[in-house]
Amino acid sequence: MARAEEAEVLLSKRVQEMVLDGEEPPALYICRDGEDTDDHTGNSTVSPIPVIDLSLVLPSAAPTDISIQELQKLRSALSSWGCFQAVGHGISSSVLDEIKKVAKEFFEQPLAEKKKVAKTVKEFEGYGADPVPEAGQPLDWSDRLVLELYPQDKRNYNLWPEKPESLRDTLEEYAKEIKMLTEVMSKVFAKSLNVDQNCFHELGDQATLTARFNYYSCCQRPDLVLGLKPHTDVTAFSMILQDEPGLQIRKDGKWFTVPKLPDALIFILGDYMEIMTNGIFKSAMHRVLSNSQTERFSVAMFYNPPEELEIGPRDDFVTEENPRLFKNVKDYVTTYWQFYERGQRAIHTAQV
Ligand SMILES: O=C(O)CCC(=O)C(=O)O
Ligand SMILES: [Fe+2]
Repeated sequence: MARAEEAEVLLSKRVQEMVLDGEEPPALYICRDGEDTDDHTGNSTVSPIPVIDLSLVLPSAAPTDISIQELQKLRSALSSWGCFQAVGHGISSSVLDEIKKVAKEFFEQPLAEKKKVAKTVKEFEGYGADPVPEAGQPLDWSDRLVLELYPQDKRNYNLWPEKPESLRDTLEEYAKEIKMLTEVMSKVFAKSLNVDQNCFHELGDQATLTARFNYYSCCQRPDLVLGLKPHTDVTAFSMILQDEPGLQIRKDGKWFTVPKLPDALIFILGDYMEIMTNGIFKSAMHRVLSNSQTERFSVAMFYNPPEELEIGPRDDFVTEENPRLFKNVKDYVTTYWQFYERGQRAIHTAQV
């Protein structure tokens, strides 16, 4: 069988099914040499991944010495790591617990129930796996459910699962809260850079928000597979809720595990934000490890400028000391996916 056909056959069977059937990872999933156990979280109990208290930097916060310091810390996190863990974001524990609960309940259902909202291997939205990667690229040891949320006319309610019954209302509520937070955060990011708060004006009403529920089954050979291959997101920024650790961020040639922090939202900047800030903010490379003992759930929300817009560096960030690094790009998403399927970054295609 040709490789692409073989991958399609594999992808039409979910990872969860293979695990239930007690199968070893097939060759197309193998991407590690069994020795790479690098994790530079270190033995210290304190992770170097920055934690930011958003209650100190939101536009409503009073400008005190502490809030100014927190804003500087945010800027530094986004310029060096391209990510941070956010606490004090204002979304209640009960809303966060509910969305994590429905994510878990959805994946715990029998396969037949989940397949009611299945996608084909070529589509993005629905239940399944990422589209088939190009030859030579490994498959991810995970299952996912992708749903478009905003603008509202992009919603395909026929792909919103009917079970668990609370999923629809819970997602609706979470989407609304995240949408409000994203609009505020675009302003906070601008504020941290000392520019007009509407600097990222594309990230307004027409911006798109997509949800991706991820399920990482246990794997008896976590030394051979990855839950998710190393990648940067195409987004302006992504917000991730995790139940267990497993997500790692690449910095200075090392992988750092994002620790479990109750109620924290993990913010990860994507390629669009790196382009808009002319490289001042970084798009963070990340991946997800497999685990032989614990399954893992996460809910990722992706926030993007509208696809039809041309996106380029803001004038504020193009100066004599910091010359223009990126062109204006249109439909960068398409280019991004072409490279993603080859296991490569696309951002060089936007460089001048
Ligand atoms: O599951 C996670 O923590 C990360 C998910 C992710 O990076 C993605 O869906 O792009
Ligand atoms: Fe990602």
